[in-house]
Amino acid sequence: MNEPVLIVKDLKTYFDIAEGTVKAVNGVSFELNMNEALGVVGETGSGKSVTMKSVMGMIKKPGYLAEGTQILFNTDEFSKNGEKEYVNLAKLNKKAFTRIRGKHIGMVFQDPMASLNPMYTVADQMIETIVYHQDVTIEEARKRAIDLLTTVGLPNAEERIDDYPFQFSGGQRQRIIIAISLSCSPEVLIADEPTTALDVTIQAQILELMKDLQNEFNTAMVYITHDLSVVAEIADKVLVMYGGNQMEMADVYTIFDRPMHPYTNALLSCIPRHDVKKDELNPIKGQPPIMLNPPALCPFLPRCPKATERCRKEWPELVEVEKGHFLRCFNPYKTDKVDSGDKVAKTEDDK
Ligand SMILES: Nc1ncnc2c1ncn2[C@@H]1O[C@H](COP(=O)(O)OP(=O)(O)OP(=O)(O)O)[C@@H](O)[C@H]1O
Repeated sequence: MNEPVLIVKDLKTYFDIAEGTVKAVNGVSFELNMNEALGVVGETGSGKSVTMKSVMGMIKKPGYLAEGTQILFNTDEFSKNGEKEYVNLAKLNKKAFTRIRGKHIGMVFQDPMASLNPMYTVADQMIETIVYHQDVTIEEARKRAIDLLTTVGLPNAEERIDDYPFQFSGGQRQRIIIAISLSCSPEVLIADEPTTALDVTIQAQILELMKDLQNEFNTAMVYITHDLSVVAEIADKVLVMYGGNQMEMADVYTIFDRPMHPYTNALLSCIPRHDVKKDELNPIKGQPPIMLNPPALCPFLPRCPKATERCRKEWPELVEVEKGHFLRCFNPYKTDKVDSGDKVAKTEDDK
């Protein structure tokens, strides 16, 4: 049976600071199957990175996961009988997390230099990771490292593995990070804007590489980006975030062809699309929300063209409006395929 490898339920990540509580992530839920790619999109500050750092157990004080958060990861790492079981990563201690991070959940971040130690050769860093997590000799680890570097398209890997990070270009360094992140064959790969620091041609190559490797290694992937065209390339399903909240989630075709949330619509109208004729692009009017002590109302309310009286009074829950299509909105755009009337809470206009 194809059980989801990762189930995130009502993730809430808060930071208590002197001025109050920053609700950086305030209710995100999703499931991820093997070989599935989830794209997470939203403007800057919408909580994309904090969501994924939460999954990776990387939230430091004054940050914390609020009560009720569940991050269920399907793994045999801690089981006594070798069977897979769901472990709630939200409750895992730091030491136990080191058996998950890097081994079962790999990461690729925006700046490859920040993830590599400039003092050590690539061989040192790759071999260390492989030997730490796997029962192999140094010779076997070195061979595996060379194979992986070749797989990610690093020419002359056998010689170059003994070079230091500064001896590589930005694109090559990102390939090395991808090789390291795949070195333990993780079930889940989390990529946070991995191509942003690279120039456009290299961006396209790295994106292509990640797509190929995901298929080859049968990895589930979470790909964070503010770029919807990247999402269209890589994602099977899309989670749209705004102000720390999950606004909408659906398969990639639904999000692009018949988005229901006013924010998703606004995001889409900001990008040029060859399949939609438009004279000009519409930037989203207004300012992004402040997440310090936010009111219990939809964060998009001040910028929303479809806001009603009800939006000014009540918190919209996340509702599954059709199979696999989740929405947090009282007054969405309706599409002919979804009879949202029953499932989306009725608006003032409807009543
Ligand atoms: N250590 C912290 N203390 C207080 N607030 C924090 C902390 N870390 C993150 N935040 C807040 O959490 C919110 C979400 O940040 P996050 O980095 O997840 O956004 P993002 O969507 O990934 O943005 P970007 O695309 O710019 O990376 C922001 O308002 C940020 O200020």
